Amino acid sequence: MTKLSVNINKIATLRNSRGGDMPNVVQFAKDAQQFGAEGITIHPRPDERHIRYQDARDLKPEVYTEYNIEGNPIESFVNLVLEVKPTQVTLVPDAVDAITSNAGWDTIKHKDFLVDVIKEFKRHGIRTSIFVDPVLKQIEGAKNTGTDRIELYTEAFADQYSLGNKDAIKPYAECAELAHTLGLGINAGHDLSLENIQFFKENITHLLEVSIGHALISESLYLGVENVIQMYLNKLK
Ligand SMILES: CC(=O)[C@@H](O)[C@H](O)COP(=O)(O)O
Ligand SMILES: NCC(=O)COP(=O)(O)O
Repeated sequence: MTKLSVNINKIATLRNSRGGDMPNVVQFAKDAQQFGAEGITIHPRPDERHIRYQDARDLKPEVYTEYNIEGNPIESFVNLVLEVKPTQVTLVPDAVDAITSNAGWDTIKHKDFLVDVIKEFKRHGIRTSIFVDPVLKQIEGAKNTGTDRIELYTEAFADQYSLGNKDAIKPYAECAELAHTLGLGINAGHDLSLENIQFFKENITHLLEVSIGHALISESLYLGVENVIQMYLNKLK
């Protein structure tokens, strides 16, 4: 079974555009779960331009599904995650000024750093996942960090799929097989959408979780949030 984790960064972006509290991100998370979301994902960035550190704290008592916090493990992020204690932390190597995530970890070059930070999260009972490109040696490197899971960075797949290149799934399928053989859990995310999710799911065995935000919120403008969440759940069956 593949769980749908709804990334609510975009709800915070909309709220912040007016400086008030509309839409309310905690209420949105509660509603998304009511509508069938099996997890809530947030990705607080150091400039807090969408989800803020305080949102991460406010969401904690209301997220009764899987709570996934993503981000670059700079000191303030590590402290936040250790305070909030989500179900899962997903480590993403994004630069402070990145518009959105744009690369996976070099798990070989950053092995020692990842080993230390992953050990710390696991010591506090928080499941770990690391964001990686679909490259076999990076999956082997991920195994050596001690992480519980990987999150396959799906932007390249999404781009190519939209151009009709279905072969773009191949490196993802190979990496998922290797990860499973190595005992790593498999998550995926970035630019997944109603258009590409079913094909991705059908071709990636052992896919435990997808986190989806940008497309899901955009699709909801036309189709409604409850309806869109149900559409994803149907495609992930
Ligand atoms: C890791 C990943 O792919 C997502 O968390 C994505 O980075 C969402 O972040 P933004 O909402 O800031 O684009
Ligand atoms: N980890 C990926 C995520 O949370 C959502 O990415 P996107 O759907 O906003 O591209």
